[in-house]
Amino acid sequence: MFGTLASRELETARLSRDLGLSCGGFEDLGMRMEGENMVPHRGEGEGEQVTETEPFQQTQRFVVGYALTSKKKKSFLQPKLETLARRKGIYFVAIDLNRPLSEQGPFDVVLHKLLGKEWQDIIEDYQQNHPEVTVLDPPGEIQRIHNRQSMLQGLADLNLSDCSGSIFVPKQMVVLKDSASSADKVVEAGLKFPLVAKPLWIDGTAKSHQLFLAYDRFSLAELDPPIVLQEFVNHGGVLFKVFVVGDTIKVVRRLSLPNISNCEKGKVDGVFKFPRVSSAAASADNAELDPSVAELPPKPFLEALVKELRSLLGLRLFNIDMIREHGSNNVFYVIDINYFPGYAKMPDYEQVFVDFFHNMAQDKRRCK
Ligand SMILES: O=P(O)(O)O[C@@H]1[C@@H](OP(=O)(O)O)[C@H](OP(=O)(O)O)[C@H](O)[C@H](OP(=O)(O)O)[C@H]1OP(=O)(O)O
Ligand SMILES: Nc1ncnc2c1ncn2[C@@H]1O[C@H](COP(=O)(O)OP(=O)(O)O)[C@@H](O)[C@H]1O
Ligand SMILES: [Mg+2]
Ligand SMILES: [Mg+2]
Repeated sequence: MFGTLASRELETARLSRDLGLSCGGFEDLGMRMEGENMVPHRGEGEGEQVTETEPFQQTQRFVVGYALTSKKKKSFLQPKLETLARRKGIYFVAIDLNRPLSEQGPFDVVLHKLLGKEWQDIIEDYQQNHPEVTVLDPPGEIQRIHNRQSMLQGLADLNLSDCSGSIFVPKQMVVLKDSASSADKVVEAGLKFPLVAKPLWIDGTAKSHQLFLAYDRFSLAELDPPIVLQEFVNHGGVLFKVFVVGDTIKVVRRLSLPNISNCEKGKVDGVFKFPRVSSAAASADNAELDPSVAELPPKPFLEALVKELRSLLGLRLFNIDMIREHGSNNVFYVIDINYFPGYAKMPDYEQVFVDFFHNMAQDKRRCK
């Protein structure tokens, strides 16, 4: 038993190196919608350079008020983003949380990721009084994905316009209290061990990302509800993080947990803590991967999925964690959705966001 745990910890420590995607195929996924057409997002020097005659540049500022944690501000609001944005007349202005929001601005956009009911009330009230301001994103919709049960609701029923892949969510159930007595319910619900135990609520703390693997029904008593118990899906140790910024989609590969063999399922019992594999730092070491595991999800499939998700979730800034069932022909499972995730880890995120706000500014001017 101890031998298994030690080797598993070693293995996961090795695996928690991230798998960056500097390989060519990934760049191909930088894209956005123009009308019905998918077009590459435009970068500086690709026909969208700012000229002296651009009217928006000369006469109008587009102001993005932001309310972010200091950690998020540091990772997201980097000098390169601010510089590129300024060239397009886009300015980021900090919202002062000690002053009424309605006395600040004027803002064209409010960009926010803060927790708590008080902030939710402030931003909802502000949106009601300032319908002309785009709030990214509506707090009610964000709240829905802070609960790991409601987060995945509706996903398995999506009607996708592309059939090059299919989408599922792992079988799961919620345990609100007394995890010891949940064992019978787990069996009744037909859930198969091992199960991933995830804190039900995502509240920005490290604890809400502390996950466990439970190999047998007796080990469930060791878990601390409220939790979600989710079937572990073998996926070859590779996870796809699909970043969404409005109409733009970018996907990166990360190392994840290795497959669990039937032999291991039979021999191992107990509960194991596992490291936060999905948010590890980038590394480009993908040489040893089996191509059938590492191959990115088909582009048309991702486009169709994200289109549906944007409308189901009512969000514009999010990412999804997706895994491909091992040995399957593009059978994917969505296991996690994150609001305003670590975009700094998305290649070229600065240009993607500048384009996103620039398009918004142009749409706003057109509507005037
Ligand atoms: O801190 P980062 O940059 O790793 O970003 C976290 C995300 O990592 P990712 O970008 O998906 O690799 C992270 O994604 P995962 O849950 O690790 O898949 C969350 O979005 C996290 O926010 P929260 O704690 O759920 O509110 C994100 O944390 P915040 O930056 O929002 O605090
Ligand atoms: N059902 C599952 N099957 C296999 N691996 C999983 C499953 N759920 C989570 N994982 C692994 O655990 C990691 C963290 O789980 P996730 O649901 O993304 O939580 P978090 O919000 O903390 O990132 C995933 O990135 C993946 O590596
Ligand atoms: Mg995750
Ligand atoms: Mg998450």
